[in-house]
Amino acid sequence: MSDDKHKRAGKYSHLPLSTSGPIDCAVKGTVLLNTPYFNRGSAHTLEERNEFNLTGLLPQRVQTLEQQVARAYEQYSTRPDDLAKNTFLTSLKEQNLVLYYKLLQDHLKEMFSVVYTPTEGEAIENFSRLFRRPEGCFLNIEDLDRVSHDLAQWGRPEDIDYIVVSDGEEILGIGDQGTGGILISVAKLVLTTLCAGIHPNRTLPVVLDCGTDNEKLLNDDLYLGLRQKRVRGEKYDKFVDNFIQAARTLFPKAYIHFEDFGLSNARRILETYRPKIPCFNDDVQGTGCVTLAAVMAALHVSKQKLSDVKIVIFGAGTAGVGIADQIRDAISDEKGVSKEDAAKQIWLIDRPGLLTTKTEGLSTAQQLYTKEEGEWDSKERSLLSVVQAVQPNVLIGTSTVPKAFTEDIVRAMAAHADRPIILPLSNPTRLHEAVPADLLRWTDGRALVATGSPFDPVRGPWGPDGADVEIDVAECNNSVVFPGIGLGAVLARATRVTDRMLVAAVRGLAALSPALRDDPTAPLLPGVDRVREVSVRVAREVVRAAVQEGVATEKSIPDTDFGDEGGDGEKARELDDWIREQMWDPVYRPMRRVEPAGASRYAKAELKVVGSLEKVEDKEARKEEVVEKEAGR
Ligand SMILES: NC(=O)C1=CN([C@@H]2O[C@H](COP(=O)(O)OP(=O)(O)OC[C@H]3O[C@@H](n4cnc5c(N)ncnc54)[C@H](O)[C@@H]3O)[C@@H](O)[C@H]2O)C=CC1
Ligand SMILES: CC(=O)C(=O)O
Ligand SMILES: [Mg+2]
Repeated sequence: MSDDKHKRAGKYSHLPLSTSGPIDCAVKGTVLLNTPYFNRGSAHTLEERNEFNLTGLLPQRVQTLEQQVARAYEQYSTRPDDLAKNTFLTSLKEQNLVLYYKLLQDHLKEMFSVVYTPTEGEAIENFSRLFRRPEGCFLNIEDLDRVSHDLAQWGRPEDIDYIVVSDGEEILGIGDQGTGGILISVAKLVLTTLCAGIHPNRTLPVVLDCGTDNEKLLNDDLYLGLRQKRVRGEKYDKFVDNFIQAARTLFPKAYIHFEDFGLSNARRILETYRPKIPCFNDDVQGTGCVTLAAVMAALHVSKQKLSDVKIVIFGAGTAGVGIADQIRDAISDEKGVSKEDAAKQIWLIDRPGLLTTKTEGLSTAQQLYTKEEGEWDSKERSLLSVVQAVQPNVLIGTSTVPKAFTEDIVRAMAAHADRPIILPLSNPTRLHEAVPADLLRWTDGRALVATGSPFDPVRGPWGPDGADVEIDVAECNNSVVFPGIGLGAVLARATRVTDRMLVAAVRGLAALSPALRDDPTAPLLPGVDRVREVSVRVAREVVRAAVQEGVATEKSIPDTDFGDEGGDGEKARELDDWIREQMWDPVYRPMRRVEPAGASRYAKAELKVVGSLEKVEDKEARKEEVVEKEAGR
């Protein structure tokens, strides 16, 4: 599809974010080669070498992108472990963006877990030891008045479509990582480009450095962030607000994605800003959407309805309550009952056990799910007791407690549920509440399983007449859905991300579940090999919902007034083409030389190459440093 897009004269190539056609470039020589967005290394054609002053800077042989990928893969393969592979990929990204994304795209299944969870978690833990070059914007809570200035280093008003921001407090299940949290913003943005074609030069990773409560980091001389306890309260809120206001002023079109904020802040911040700006919390909403889609696919297999099942969620934090809310809203829609009534089908368990009306210190969001204390007077509130008493059909883990779903618990659940739906979602892999092989073994292959990090398929004697079968286990991670939601919101230039847009995203994702094929070994969610297809479908639904909700401001959106025709209708195809045209692909497009003066209207992009600019001493060369951004041409 993407090759076709670049060959044909795109019907939509006039679009502001169109990604077909030539790329204008106002830099040359070593500056160009040091700019990952332009550098093609050995793949620069002879014409480009002449035109952009590259002769003498490259070996003579001109290679194809495919040859470069083969070489890079060979180098990657010699790295001794996943963390070293992750570091290798980071340096490749700093050299040649197209090659980096093409390598990832061609080896997606193998490399996904290296650039994302679990290996990215390791890279984040080792941030201060592995640090080579800054990859995003570092804001300092002790410098509240400089927030706008520091953010402005990263581009001009039209430049940024997508910001991921983290305060580093609750990273990927490994807790407080302070300023190392920049790398979760970076990694989530890599996925937006890889999975949804968000333009890599139009994104901005940000970390809000508020200090850290991680003693190991505080005692580490090499730690690169503020070496002080986390600042909380009014000053923290002011910092977040300064960031939001500055981002809105500097990049008024940008969609803001919150990632891995701590429990006490994640939802509060989301609720403060959601009614005002296009923002999204991945741990609350992304996790809620992907998990609901997995549950819906599993219910298709178990031939049940959402309104008939009972759900236990173990770990009632940011992700757990986000999931509960998404499922509750879907039940309320399906049954036509209030949210309070729908919440009766969901039981939340946290450190004190089952959350009841007497449990102290609960947030408003958790309180909606509390059960009457009286009903539980004489009962144990442990996970096992709750499972025995409630007899749930669905069990979800977002607790970071490894092996919490014990054999006793799983067998107790399977005693009542024909097809127990069990989703251990805690990351990284070592913190999963159970591993798929155990869940399937304890339930004689009846469990419908999806996990937060990737697992290999499980073999067992669960086919007809005890034949061995291999069951594919879906990765139920917000990464399946947040890129498509972001793509839809960015392309629609949505002014808000509404509940209806999220419901639409779930519908789009659920429609692509392999489990709908009625193959008993199929995973509940589409795998990474289909990420782009998933993102287009999710984005399609999000754009349509944004239009229906009246929050879409982009003028070029094609007609979205069509039924749920599964992608076959002409209007649906047209909308999909409009989306695809604006998705960035890792291909070498023709380069067009523009003079720096003529390119002045593209000057807004110059700061994107700040890393390479620093290397240029020569004043004359500095004049050449104006770099075009293809979007906004
Ligand atoms: N698969 C996915 O897409 C996602 C997975 N996650 C994972 O979910 C986990 C939780 O993440 P967040 O919700 O952001 O963290 P959080 O800190 O907000 O929530 C964790 C909750 O588990 C509770 N908990 C801890 N120990 C417990 C115990 N022994 N018994 C019962 N409850 C216990 C905590 O009190 C807290 O309420 C992490 O491992 C994270 O990586 C988070 C977001 C998305
Ligand atoms: C997947 C994700 O967002 C998390 O574990 O925090
Ligand atoms: Mg997260």
